[in-house]
Amino acid sequence: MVINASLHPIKNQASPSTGLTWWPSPAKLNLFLHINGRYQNGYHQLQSLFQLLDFGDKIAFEVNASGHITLAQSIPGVADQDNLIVKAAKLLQNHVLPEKAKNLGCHIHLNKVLPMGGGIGGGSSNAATTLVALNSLWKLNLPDETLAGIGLQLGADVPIFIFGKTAFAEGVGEQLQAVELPQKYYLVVFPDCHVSTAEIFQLADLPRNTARIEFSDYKFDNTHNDCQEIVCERYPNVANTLQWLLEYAPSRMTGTGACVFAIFEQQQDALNVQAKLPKGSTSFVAQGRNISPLYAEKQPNT
Ligand SMILES: C[C@@](CO)(OP(=O)(O)O)[C@H](O)COP(=O)(O)OP(=O)(O)OC[C@H]1O[C@@H](n2ccc(N)nc2=O)[C@H](O)[C@@H]1O
Ligand SMILES: Nc1ncnc2c1ncn2[C@@H]1O[C@H](COP(=O)(O)OP(=O)(O)O)[C@@H](O)[C@H]1O
Repeated sequence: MVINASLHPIKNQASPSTGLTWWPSPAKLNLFLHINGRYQNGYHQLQSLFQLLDFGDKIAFEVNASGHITLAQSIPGVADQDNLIVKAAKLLQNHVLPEKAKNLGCHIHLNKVLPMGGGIGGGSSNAATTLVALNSLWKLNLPDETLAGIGLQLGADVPIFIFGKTAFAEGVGEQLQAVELPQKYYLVVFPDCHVSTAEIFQLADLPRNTARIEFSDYKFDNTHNDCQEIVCERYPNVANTLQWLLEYAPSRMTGTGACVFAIFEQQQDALNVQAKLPKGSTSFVAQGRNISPLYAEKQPNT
């Protein structure tokens, strides 16, 4: 299955049929992921290169004064109260005075295309888009640093999507330095299995001692993903998909999996390889973006 969800065509535009304004919620790739050590709280000390993509989910927000957060569509397998969109909206409500929060409500529509548990940050991106959009629509005027701090409570990957720029990341992924990368094309393949981030980080034999690098020394070829080998050992679908892609282009797993990506200079080359994927594969072709589609144009309703 080829997923079609480029964020260009309807970016920040009200749909004539529904009147809803859709906010982009883009995916990311980890072009590399090095584990340098572990903090006392068990979290891993990372270095990574977050590449934002022009591709992802879309979310629309109908604000009201009910004080309630409701979803127009549930995600199968995710209870509404566990949905990161709902959690983000509630954390934002809790951040303002109770007197004001009781009048901040929203009915939220989600157009979900990104595979979950894929290492492409869909849930974190949904949370970030919710924080950015509701901060604007509820006229809270909180600075991005405050939104990133709220987002970090939901996941280590939320701050990058609020930051909104392709970035070299350190710490648990919250120390971000914007970088300009050539805007290449990526064929991203979902190997039809879900990898739990928590599961991979708990494994005793996960490598955790890669030497720190300076970003000025970065080249794709002199970096790697410390989770890739251990995930490939446990998930043959990931190993097979990666092996397949490597026949065509430089390729790697993103995050803690399961998605793998191959890098191309030309969109057509990526599309040609996508057309050769085994029948039934789930995939998309996206372009790397230095600025998130969430910020690429003037935001609506501000
Ligand atoms: C490692 C990355 C790279 O992008 O993997 P992906 O999830 O994208 O695959 C992310 O930073 C993940 O971020 P996110 O998916 O938001 O993770 P969280 O919900 O914060 O954490 C899930 C679990 O992973 C572990 N964890 C997460 C991040 C980290 N730096 N060290 C950890 O040990 C913790 O056990 C935590 O309970
Ligand atoms: N709005 C959401 N979108 C995606 N996943 C969500 C959402 N809300 C909660 N989740 C949960 O978060 C988990 C991680 O999702 P996701 O961020 O897509 O994966 P990853 O961290 O591997 O990139 C999912 O398996 C799902 O249970």
